[in-house]
Formats: sequence, C-alpha cells, structure tokens
Amino acid sequence: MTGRTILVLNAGSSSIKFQLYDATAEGRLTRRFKGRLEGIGSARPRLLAWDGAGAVLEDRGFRPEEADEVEEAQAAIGGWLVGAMGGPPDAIGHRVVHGGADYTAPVLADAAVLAALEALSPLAPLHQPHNLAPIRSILRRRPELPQVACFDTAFHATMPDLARRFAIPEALHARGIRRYGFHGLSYEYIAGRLPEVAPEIARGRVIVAHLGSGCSACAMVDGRSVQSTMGFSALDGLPMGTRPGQLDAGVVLHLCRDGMGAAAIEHLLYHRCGLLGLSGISADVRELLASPAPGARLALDYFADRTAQAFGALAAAMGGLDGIVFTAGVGENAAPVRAMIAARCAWLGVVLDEARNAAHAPRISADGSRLPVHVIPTDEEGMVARHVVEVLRREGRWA
Ligand SMILES: Nc1ncnc2c1ncn2[C@@H]1O[C@H](COP(=O)(O)OP(=O)(O)O)[C@@H](O)[C@H]1O
Ligand SMILES: CC(=O)OP(=O)(O)O
Ligand SMILES: [Mg+2]
Repeated sequence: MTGRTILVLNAGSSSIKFQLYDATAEGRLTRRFKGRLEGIGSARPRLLAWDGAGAVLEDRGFRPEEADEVEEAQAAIGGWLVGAMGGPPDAIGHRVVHGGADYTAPVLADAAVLAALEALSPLAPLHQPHNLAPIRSILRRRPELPQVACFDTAFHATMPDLARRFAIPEALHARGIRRYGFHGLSYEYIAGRLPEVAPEIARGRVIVAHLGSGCSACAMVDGRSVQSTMGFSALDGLPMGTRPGQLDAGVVLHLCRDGMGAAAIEHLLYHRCGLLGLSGISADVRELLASPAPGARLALDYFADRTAQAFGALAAAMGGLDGIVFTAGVGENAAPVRAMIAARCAWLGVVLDEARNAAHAPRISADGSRLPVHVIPTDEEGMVARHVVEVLRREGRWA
C-alpha cells in the first residue's frame, strides 16, 4: 500500500464533523485536517477547521438559511472539502448510526448494503438519512471509490441477551424490536484509550458517559459493552439536546389518541424535547449555563438527575463500579455539569477535585475519591479511519 488519503464524515444531529487522514504503506494514520460545521438549524451555523498541528484553517459563520437543514449544510461543506483536499480522497469512511441486527462490523458500502441501511432510516430519522445521503451520491458519481460504513450499534453487539430485551412478546423481539445501543464508535475509541490513560480501571467495570447533542451511557466490563442506556432508536435513555430520553410510552399513546399524527410526534420527540423543551431557551449547554432563567436551571437539574440515576442502574447491571469516564461535547467541556452529576453520585464514592474538574484534567476525581473519574476526549472519526484501513486490507482492496 502506498500513501493514501482517507476522508471521514460524521453527520451528527446538530453538526457534521470531518477529518482527512494520510495513511502510510503500513496503514499508519496521520491527520491532515479536521473540522466541523456546527449549529445546523440554529441562528449561528459555523464552519471550523484545523490543520494537523492544530492551527486554525477556517472559522466562518453561515447565514441560518444556508444551513438550516443537514442537506444544505452537507452541500456547503462539500465545496469547502474539495478545495481543502486538493484532489479526491482514496477512500471515504462514514459513521452510520444504525446497523440493525445484520451489520455488527464495518462493511464496504455497495448498492445492496445501502438499500439495507436505508430500510433502517425510520429507526434513526435524525441521523440515518444524513449518514447515507453522501454514500448514495458518491456511489452514483464515483462508483470505484471505496466507501466504508461504520456503525454506532456495532460495539454493543457484545451485550448479553437480557440487556437487549424489552418486556414485549417474543414475536416482536424476533422482528428486531430490541435494544441496540448507539455511540458505539465513541465507546470503541474510549475502550482503546483506557489501557493507556486509565490502566487501573481498563479491565474493570466502567461507566462511559457520552454526553453531546445526543447522550448515552455505556456499562463496560473489560472494554466490552454489557449495557447501554440507548435502546431501539436514538431517543431512549438520558435526556439530550432536543430529545427527551426515557419517556413513558403512555405519553406517546396519549398524544396519538389526542389527534397528533406520527410525523408531528416524531418532530416533537426528535426536535423539541430534551434540554430545549425543558428550558424553552436552548439545546446548547453553553447557553443554558450562561442563562439566569429558571428554565435553564430546571433543564440542567433534570439532566444531572436522570444521568446520575442511569449511572446507578448501570452500576447495578455490572454488580459494582470501578470508574467513570466523561466524553463528547458536554462531557469533555462542561465542568459545572460534570460537577452536578458527580454530586449526585457521592453515594457511589465519587469526590471531584474542583480545580482538576475546572481544568478538564484527564483525572478529575480527588485523590481520596473511592471511584476514579476521568475525562477522555473522544474521536469517532479517528475510529472510522482505522476501520477503513482494516476493511480495505481485509477485502484485498488495499495491499
Ligand atoms: N465549552 C462548552 N461548554 C459546555 N457545553 C459545551 C461546550 N462545548 C460544547 N458543548 C456542548 O456539546 C454539544 C455538542 O456535543 P457534540 O458531542 O459535539 O455533539 P454532536 O456530535 O452530537 O453534534 C453542544 O450542543 C453543547 O451543548
Ligand atoms: C446516536 C446519536 O444520538 O448521535 P449524536 O450524538 O451524534 O446525535
Ligand atoms: Mg455526536
């Protein structure tokens, strides 16, 4: 294999993240640039990019109407990427949120794979169509360019049968109505980092909290997923920016009987609930932390309460707990939110060191804390790039 470039695309719910890697003949990866278009659908969409050394390459605001939908935002950064890459990449890796029951490992995306993944779009309407749109258009224009789909659900394939179940009839379970779990590329990356940055807990029972626009927590034993707060869709579990998290199914029935149609309920649950719905102000934790409004406080209190309760449930699922890891946008950057969650976990033996927490130190727990608490920046795109090399070598596409 000679030197090649890999473009990675990660379309989240409020942002599109991208990275360009150089892959050496041995498969070693060096990041040439990374960036994101954030604030899609907000008043201030913004494109940010940095080169491999961390110097700013781009910092550009967009008018809200230029990026109020993910498709427009993808078109806007598509042009920027073509210029920045200076030529087409040799392969593209995509984060794809839902792999369903069949895709439990990264795959080369051809027309048949794409069709199977499109059938899963109703299960992740905020993500899956946006993950698949670039695969489809590149397959059409450049069918020879290898594209690898990497799944958020795949890391959770190790969950025991009990952890995959809902208390519903077997026939529905057999139809695939079960817990899948998401944010798996992030958890896989963190599992790989634990032996280096937190060797004392890497083989133990760890809760990893991926708190971003979408939020979930994973119970990991020896680096493998045994339980996730997210279930069948990316709606369940912890409260999120615009999604409610765990919600009595009776609420949905009630709205339905009250005359609200499926499309309106879907819009409500994916776009108007969570921190935004509770606060009436914003889905963005930065804005909520800066706001004196009671709604902002209510939203953050609810978020911290439900997250700490989920930690208790995940600890019970593992029969104990050896450490906690915070990651993703909120988990890596919002020290006051980490402190609110940690205060509710004092009974588990969590004591934070205020100065370390404020500095986002790698270990934010106090020296006397029974449980170590770490902050580990995630890298979903880096994980995708590694899978691209593995898959293309395995398939004989890259010698
Ligand atoms: N400095 C910060 N302080 C508090 N919250 C932050 C900060 N930076 C980012 N966030 C939060 O992280 C969220 C985005 O997380 P991220 O993991 O990038 O989301 P996604 O990939 O799902 O779009 C933002 O909506 C914001 O609430
Ligand atoms: C699955 C999910 O919620 O992803 P994101 O956090 O990128 O919205
Ligand atoms: Mg994300």
